[in-house]
Amino acid sequence: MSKLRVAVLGAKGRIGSEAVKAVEAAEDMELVAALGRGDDLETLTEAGAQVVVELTTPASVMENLDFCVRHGIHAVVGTTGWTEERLAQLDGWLAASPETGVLIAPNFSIGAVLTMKFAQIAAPYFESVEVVELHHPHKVDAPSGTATRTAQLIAEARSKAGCAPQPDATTTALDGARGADVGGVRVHSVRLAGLLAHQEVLLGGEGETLTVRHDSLHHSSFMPGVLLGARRVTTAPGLTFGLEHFLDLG
Ligand SMILES: NC(=O)C1=CN([C@@H]2O[C@H](COP(=O)(O)OP(=O)(O)OC[C@H]3O[C@@H](n4cnc5c(N)ncnc54)[C@H](O)[C@@H]3O)[C@@H](O)[C@H]2O)C=CC1
Ligand SMILES: O=C(O)C1=N[C@H](C(=O)O)C[C@H](O)C1
Repeated sequence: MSKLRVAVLGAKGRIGSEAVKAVEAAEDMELVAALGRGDDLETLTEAGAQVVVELTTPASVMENLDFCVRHGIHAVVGTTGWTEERLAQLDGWLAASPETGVLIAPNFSIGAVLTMKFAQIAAPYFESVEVVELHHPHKVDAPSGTATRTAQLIAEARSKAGCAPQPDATTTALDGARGADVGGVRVHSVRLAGLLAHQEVLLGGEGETLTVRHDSLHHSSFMPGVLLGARRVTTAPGLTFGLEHFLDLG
């Protein structure tokens, strides 16, 4: 059987360099291009890439995806910075290239995907839910894509269940003291040397708390998800948001 022809964008970055190694080591894949900032995207078509793994920056991702979708190259995207406007723009590009698939995965690690699922299940059963994400200090965005998605899923689950707004008597606070508000869910971002990527979802109710915590201790934690995404995206036309859809978690 022929190997899947995969290219990595952001190949010299923290996660991109790990993805290059993972694709090279995968028996069913061939790494056909490894591009960094300033490299010519035409290399992707010249190399016959079938799937691009996009691990660059929020400032670069849209231009790269525009190119990929226009050329019918499937994409697996880990880069953050997704807004409703960006998703709508991408949907428009995909409508014009209906056979192309794009997976956007706020987090490729299986544990993080499960954390989001567990939080979504637990959220309606507690009065209070807050998210704390903790990352290395080189990260350019806050809150993390994972925390934003987690908070959105929590907010959706609580709204669907008809939950009351969370109790919070704060009337005076320093700017930022209560974190960011994502759909009514507070999200706190810690940046600390020595960390990689971590998240806690804190849930509180009458006389009890539940904490759901996940720790990525090495960039290798993201690689099974990257490879799974590359294998599945070729048969999933259109936009898939979240690796859970390829894990049959719903
Ligand atoms: N979804 C997930 O599981 C994960 C997502 N990420 C996300 O991936 C992104 C990258 O993270 P890091 O590797 O930590 O950042 P990084 O800064 O180490 O790497 C980004 C790389 O992309 C390169 N780059 C920038 N523009 C480019 C372009 N137009 N074409 C090709 N390369 C370009 C940069 O020169 C740099 O080498 C961030 O948005 C981060 O949040 C990171 C880890 C896991
Ligand atoms: O920048 C990172 O490192 C990470 N980014 C992603 C995010 O913003 O959620 C995924 C993971 O947390 C690592």
